[in-house]
Amino acid sequence: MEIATKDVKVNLGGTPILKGINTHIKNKEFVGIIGPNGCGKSTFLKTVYRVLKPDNGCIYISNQPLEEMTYKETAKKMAVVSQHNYYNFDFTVREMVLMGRSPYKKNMQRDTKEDYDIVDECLEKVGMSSYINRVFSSLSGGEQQRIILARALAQKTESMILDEPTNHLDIKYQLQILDTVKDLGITVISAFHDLNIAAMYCDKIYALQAGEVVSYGTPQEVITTELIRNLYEVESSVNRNEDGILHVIFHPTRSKGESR
Ligand SMILES: Nc1ncnc2c1ncn2[C@@H]1O[C@H](COP(=O)(O)OP(=O)(O)OP(=O)(O)O)[C@@H](O)[C@H]1O
Repeated sequence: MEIATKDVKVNLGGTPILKGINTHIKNKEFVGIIGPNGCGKSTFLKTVYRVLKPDNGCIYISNQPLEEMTYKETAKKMAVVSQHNYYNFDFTVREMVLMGRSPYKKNMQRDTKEDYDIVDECLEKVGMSSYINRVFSSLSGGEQQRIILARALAQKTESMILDEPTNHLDIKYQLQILDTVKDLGITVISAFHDLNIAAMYCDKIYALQAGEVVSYGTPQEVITTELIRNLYEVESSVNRNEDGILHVIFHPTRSKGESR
């Protein structure tokens, strides 16, 4: 499934936050969005997953304008894992993951055996089967994030939007979540702060700065010493290991000899 944005502009509180974003994410591509705090990554993703409405421009899913689709249709095509998951109700893990099936249901339609089987399968994929009867709000931040991924998996969509999905996770689960999503072989757009992780998973990367795309290409093309200096005002060395995997080493910001 392709996702494209054409000249997407978003103003928030009277300030232009996105200033005309053009993107083209091909079928089954894993695409990263990088850039400094406040550059507009979340705003862009929220616009793609319809929490925000663009003030200008259009978003297309497989050439169909998003605004022509119902929210239910969109939810059958696109699942979201974001970094903010606040729930005030005491849902169990099973109930949380079952919510992923709601786009496929009519009003008041009961859950089926297929729904329960999908919940079991998705919890197993994120290594959380034994938590099925726990109350969601009693889980740690990282455990909650894995349940939110299971809910997204239960939506059985052809694309997934990830807004810094590994925020709460230790390195094992960061890699597990991204491996799980990568193995789905679906279209993915994900915001990243960690450039090394972005380089490991992304086919293509868009770099944003102050609401504009300043670089686009493969991780090797985009993640360079110059770009890191321009975006983050940090000096770095960008190397490639013998497997061709790119890795960034950041240099201390204090000058040599400076006292701690
Ligand atoms: N409702 C709002 N009203 C005014 N400004 C807003 C609003 N929501 C977000 N912004 C501003 O829009 C800018 C972009 O925010 P956004 O969350 O998209 O950045 P980001 O790149 O995801 O940042 P981070 O890496 O810190 O998560 C920020 O300067 C933020 O303060």
